Amino acid sequence: MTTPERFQVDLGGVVDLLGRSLYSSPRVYLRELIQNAADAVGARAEREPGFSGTVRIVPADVGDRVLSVTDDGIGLTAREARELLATVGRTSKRDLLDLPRSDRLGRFGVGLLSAFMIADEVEVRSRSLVDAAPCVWVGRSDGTFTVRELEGPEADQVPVGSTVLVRPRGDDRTLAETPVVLTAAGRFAEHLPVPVRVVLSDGSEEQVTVRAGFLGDVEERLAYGHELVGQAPLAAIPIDVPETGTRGTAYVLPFTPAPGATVAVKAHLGGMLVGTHVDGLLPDWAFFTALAVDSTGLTPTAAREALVDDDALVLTREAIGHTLRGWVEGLAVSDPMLLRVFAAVHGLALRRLALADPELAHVVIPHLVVPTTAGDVRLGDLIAEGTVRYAATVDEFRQAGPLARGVLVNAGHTYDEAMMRLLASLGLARVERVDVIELVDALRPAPPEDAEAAATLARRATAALDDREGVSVDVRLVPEGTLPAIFVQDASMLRAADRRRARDDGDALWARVLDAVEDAERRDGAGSPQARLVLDWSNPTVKALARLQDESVLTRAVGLLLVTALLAGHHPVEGRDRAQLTDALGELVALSVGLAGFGEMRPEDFA
Ligand SMILES: Nc1ncnc2c1ncn2[C@@H]1O[C@H](COP(=O)(O)OP(=O)(O)OP(=O)(O)O)[C@@H](O)[C@H]1O
Repeated sequence: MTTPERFQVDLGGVVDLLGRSLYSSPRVYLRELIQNAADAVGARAEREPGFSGTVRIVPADVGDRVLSVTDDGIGLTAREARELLATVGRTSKRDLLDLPRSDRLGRFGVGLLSAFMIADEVEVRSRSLVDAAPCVWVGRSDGTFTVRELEGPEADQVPVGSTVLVRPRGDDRTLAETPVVLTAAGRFAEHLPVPVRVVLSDGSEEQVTVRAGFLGDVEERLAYGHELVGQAPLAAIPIDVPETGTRGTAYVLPFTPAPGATVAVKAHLGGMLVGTHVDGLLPDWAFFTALAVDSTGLTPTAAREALVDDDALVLTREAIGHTLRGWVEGLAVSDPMLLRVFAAVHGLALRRLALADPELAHVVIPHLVVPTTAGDVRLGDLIAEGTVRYAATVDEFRQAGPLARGVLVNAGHTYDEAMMRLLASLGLARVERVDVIELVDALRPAPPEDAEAAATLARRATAALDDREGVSVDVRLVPEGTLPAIFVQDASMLRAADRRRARDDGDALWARVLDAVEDAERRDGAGSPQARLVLDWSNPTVKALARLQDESVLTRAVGLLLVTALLAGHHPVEGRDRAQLTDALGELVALSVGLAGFGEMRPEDFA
C-alpha cells in the first residue's frame, strides 16, 4: 500500500503570493495585526462582561526599529500559540482545540502571515487570560518557529494580552513608521469599537478610532455624509438590516453623478474598513446614493477588501433597495418639495427605478420633469390633461414642435420614450407619439378662394424638387408661422439621413453595416420615407411665388426656400444645397446692383 504524503508548503512562496495577489498593498499587514488584537479584546469581553480593552501601536521609528501592536485581550498559552499562530488555511481552529469560541477569532489563518510581507521575523509575546505561563513565539519567513514559556521575573513583566513585534526589512522600514502607521491605522481602524492608539515620538498617544457618525444621531449622520459626499447630502436615510447585522446610512447625493463615476460605498465589518467602494451592497438603480454601513453578518473575502457575494449580501442589497424605495415613496407625502428637488437632480435614476418597479412608478412618475415645447413640465401636470403627446427623438421634436398644437414632449432623451410607454401601459394617460407628416396633414389648408392657386403652387413646386427623392411640397397655413417654408422628414427619412452622414464619416466596414440596416428597414416595410416642404400660405413671399410664371425662376426660388428651411430647421445641408444657396445669393446680389440675374427676372414674369 502506498503511504499518503504531505504537501510541501513554502512559507516564503505563500507570503509572496499574499503580497502579489491577495492584498492590494503591503500596508494591510497593519490591518491584520489590529484585527487580531481587536478580536482578542472582543473575545476577552465575551468572557468578562464589561471589559473594555485597548490596542496600542508603537511605530518602528518610535520603538527602536521595531513596530509593536499590543492588546490586553484574551491572550495565548504556549500551546495555543504553537497550534494557532503557525497554522495556515484552517478555519475554526479554536473549535478544534476546544478553546473559548468566538466568532471574532480567525477564519483562514493568513492574517498574521501578512507581517512577513515586511519582515523576516515576527515575535508574539503573550499571556493567556486562563491561568498559564506567558510565552514567546517567534516565527521566521523560512517557515520555522519557536515557542518558549517564560518564567521568573521575565514572566512577571508580561500582562494578560499579546504584543506582536515586527522588525521591518530595510526596504520596508517606512511601512512601519509613524506617518504610514497613522494613516493606515486611521483608515482601516477608524470605527473599530476597541480604541486604537498610536504612540508618538514624544511619548504621547494619538487615538485613531472615532465614533462611526453614520451610526449616530441625525446630526452625526448628516455631518458624516457631508464628509463622505463632499457636500451636504439631500437626505440621510437610516439603513437597518437585522438579518445580517448591517446598519448605517444611505446618503442621497445633492448632484447628478457623472456617468460611470464611482460613488462612495463604505463598508465595515465589526468596525474594520472593508473598502470605500465596495461592490454588491447597493442595487444598480440606486446610483443616486452613497452608503456607509457596518455589518456583523456579511462575509469578507480572504483579502478582507471586498464582500463575498453570498445569500447574505443579496438579502442585504435587497433590503437596502427596499428602504430606498420606501423613502422615495414616503417623500411624496412627507416632503413633496424635496421629492421635486430629488426628481430634478436624479431624474435618470428615478426613471430607471420607475421602469424596474411598476408600483413605485405610480408614485414617481408624476414628479418627473420632461422637456416640452412649453419648457420643462412635470409629468403630473401633463397627465392631468388626459393626453400626453410626444416626439420620439430629438430631431422629430425639433421638427414637430413648431407644428404641434398644445404641449409636445421631447422624449428623445434617455428612458423618456420608455417612460411614455410606461404611462400608457399603467393607464395613467392617453399617450400619442406624434408623426410629423401627420401634423403637416392636419394643418389648415389655404382658404377656399385661394385653394386652386395653392394647389397649383404645390404641384409646380413638387415638380421643381423632383430630383429630391421622397420630398413633396404642401401649401398650408402654419399657425404663428414666421418662415415662408418649413422642412420636415418622417422618422425613417431622419434615420436614413443619419446613416448617410455616418457613412460619409465612417469606414468601409461601417458603411456595410449601415447598408444592412437600411436593407432590413426596407424589408420590414417601414413605408417609403417621406419629407415635406411646407409653404406657409399666410406668408407674402409664398403668395408671390404662386404668381410667378417662369418655371426656371420658380425652380430656383423653391430650391432656395428648401435650403433656408433646412438651415432654419437645423437639418444637415448637403453640398448641392450649399451650391444652390451660393448661386442664388450671387444672383440676388447681381440683381440688386442692376446686373441681369435670377433667370433674367422681369416684371412680366409675375402675373
Ligand atoms: N493578538 C492575538 N491575541 C490572541 N490570539 C491571537 C492574536 N493574534 C492571533 N491570534 C490567534 O491566532 C490565530 C491565527 O491568526 P491569524 O491572523 O494567522 O489568522 P486568523 O485571524 O485566524 O484568520 P484570518 O486573519 O485569515 O481571518 C487567530 O485565529 C487567533 O486565534
